[in-house]
Amino acid sequence: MDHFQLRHGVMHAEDVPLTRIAEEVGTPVYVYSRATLVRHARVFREALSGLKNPHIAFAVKSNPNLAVLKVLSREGYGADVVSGGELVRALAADMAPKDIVFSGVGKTAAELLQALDADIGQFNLESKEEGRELAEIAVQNGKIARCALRVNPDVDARTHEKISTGKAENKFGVPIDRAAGIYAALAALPGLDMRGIAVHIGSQLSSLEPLETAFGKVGDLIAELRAQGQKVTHADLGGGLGVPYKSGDVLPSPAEYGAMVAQVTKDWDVALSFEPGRVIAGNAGVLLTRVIRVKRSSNASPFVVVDAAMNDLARPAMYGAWHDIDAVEPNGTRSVSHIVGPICETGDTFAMNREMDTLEAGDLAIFRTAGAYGATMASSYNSRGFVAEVLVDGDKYAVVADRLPPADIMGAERVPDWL
Ligand SMILES: Cc1ncc(COP(=O)(O)O)c(C=O)c1O
Ligand SMILES: N[C@@H](CCCC[NH3+])C(=O)O
Repeated sequence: MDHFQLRHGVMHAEDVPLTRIAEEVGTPVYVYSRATLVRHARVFREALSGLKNPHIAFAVKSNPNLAVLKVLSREGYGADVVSGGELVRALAADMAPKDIVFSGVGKTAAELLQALDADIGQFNLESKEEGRELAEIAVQNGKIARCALRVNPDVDARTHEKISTGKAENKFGVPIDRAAGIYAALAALPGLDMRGIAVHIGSQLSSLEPLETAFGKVGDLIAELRAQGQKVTHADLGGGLGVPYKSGDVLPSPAEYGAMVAQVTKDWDVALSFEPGRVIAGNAGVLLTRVIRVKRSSNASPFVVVDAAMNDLARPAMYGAWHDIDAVEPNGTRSVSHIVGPICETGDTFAMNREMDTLEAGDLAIFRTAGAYGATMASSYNSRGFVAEVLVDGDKYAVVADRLPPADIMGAERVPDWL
């Protein structure tokens, strides 16, 4: 069920009209639905019910808002973090340290120590160099780091090239054909408890096949490691499940994903964990924007200039991504327009020649499927402020991230006294 729907001609988030949020909080603003987050969290968990005690770590990078994390921690979710900053957020949202896994190719020594001190559940090591460094830090501090080795299975995830992570030329993980040797070398180090394998081949996957291929390779590796006498008790299968961005898109369902995983892993005899991001948060949020003006300077489609820009929602500019755009109070007509932001870059374009609800100056509109990789990728480019975020729960809402005005951002800058 979609919690962003028209009621009496006005788009609502759950029971709250978006016109009210626009008036009271201003635009642009991200609006999240608690009910959708909870539903997605439960659907994903249910999809894995064929597995024994699966561990689910929400990919914090997809939506690190504290209130969003709190909703998920109350659903029993842990966190997949990729920086010290995300670790602090996961802990602040009451995610248990044992339920936190730390991924990423560039964890610094300070971050490794921070995570050791927090006693997190697992480090997903991305190289032998990182493993050696973590071992040293652990020994110096009298700790043992629970670790998985992230492998790069050289599988084409068939997604956008910038969010593919499992091809040999991508920077992530260690080549799977060298993994057994690296695993054995790291397992011999004091300070590390090598206990498993991690894999994540990319994001917004629209087919299960590449995942199945990658997981099959991980299964072979686990068997090989065990045959060599290594202990393998855990496997982290990452995230990556895609979501529909365009109405009518058909993607594999969490249930189909769960069934595939259950089938591929049935003989593994390991504790499985997962790192979903987009599939939980993507369709739980919209970006609410207001039309500044409509430029009709030629016979071509008009430019509808909205107050949201590529600094607020970077996906269309970065990946050419499509987001459905709907009027908040549709007037019943449709037309073809270009939807653009105010930033001085041609790339600040959300849609070209899009047939959609007709929008006029002052109208409100939403960019759908903006709950993941939306606010978190915002910047202050063109000295625009940071966008606000709101969480709706039934007929109430709360501002869960204040708008950060340009003056506050400038306030963090200093002109040296020698200038
Ligand atoms: C290591 C890791 N885990 C999980 C995720 C979450 O991916 P998604 O949002 O596609 O589920 C990502 C991002 O692609 C990632 O890099
Ligand atoms: N930022 C990307 C997803 C990156 C996933 C990172 N592991 C997007 O908006 O689609």
